Amino acid sequence: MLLEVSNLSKEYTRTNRPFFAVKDVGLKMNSGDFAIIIGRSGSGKSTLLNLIGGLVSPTVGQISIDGCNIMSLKDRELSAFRNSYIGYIPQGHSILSNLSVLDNVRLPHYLQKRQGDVDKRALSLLEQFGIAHLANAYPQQLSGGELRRVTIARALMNKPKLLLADEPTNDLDAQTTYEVMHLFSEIANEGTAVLLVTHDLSTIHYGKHVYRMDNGELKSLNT
Ligand SMILES: Nc1ncnc2c1ncn2[C@@H]1O[C@H](COP(=O)(O)OP(=O)(O)OP(=O)(O)O)[C@@H](O)[C@H]1O
Repeated sequence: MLLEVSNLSKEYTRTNRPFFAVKDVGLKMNSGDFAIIIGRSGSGKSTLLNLIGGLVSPTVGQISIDGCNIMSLKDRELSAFRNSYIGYIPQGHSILSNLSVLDNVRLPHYLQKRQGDVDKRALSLLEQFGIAHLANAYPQQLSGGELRRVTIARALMNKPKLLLADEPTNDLDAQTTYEVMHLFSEIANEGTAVLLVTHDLSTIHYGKHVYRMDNGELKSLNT
């Protein structure tokens, strides 16, 4: 099992009232799985993704990735673990505007001080995603769909075992959504587990496993 989440809850307090943004969630994924979580705005999708990505710590519960209990890691170990095991595609635009496309994609490699041919890896991802001709362009010269591909390429730079994507088709038209969802299917077919959260119902047929998040609770929609 690549990802095992059990009894996971996150309690927040707002205007003096505590509430569970994520409530007693269980989730399992194997390598190569493609899971999609749908849910309305505010249902707790981003919070769940941030918990699994080690960006937020849970109130209670366990998260194990490739056999490692991520809550047992110290800050520095968690950062290193995250950078090599997890690819994260945040909501909105997260591309650095003063770096070229190629430098944006290479960035995770340098953060991890990895061995290996960084240029070959970055260029082959850009090629796979049909944007190699934009390697030396700057983000402001790209369309929304092209930028989204750069974000996905960057998240895959360190060959993560788990790819987390938060509303990756939010601002894309139907054709670009189709192309980006195909990329995620390909990535899963190559062995990376892909976990995507969205409120875009048009994307759910791409998921091998589909869940609904409602008031912090997760339910499988697979029959
Ligand atoms: N740091 C925080 N402190 C208090 N409440 C929070 C915090 N972060 C999120 N929340 C609340 O937790 C709930 C779940 O938020 P979350 O961002 O996970 O929802 P979401 O399903 O991803 O929504 P969206 O699709 O709009 O991004 C919301 O009610 C939100 O206001």
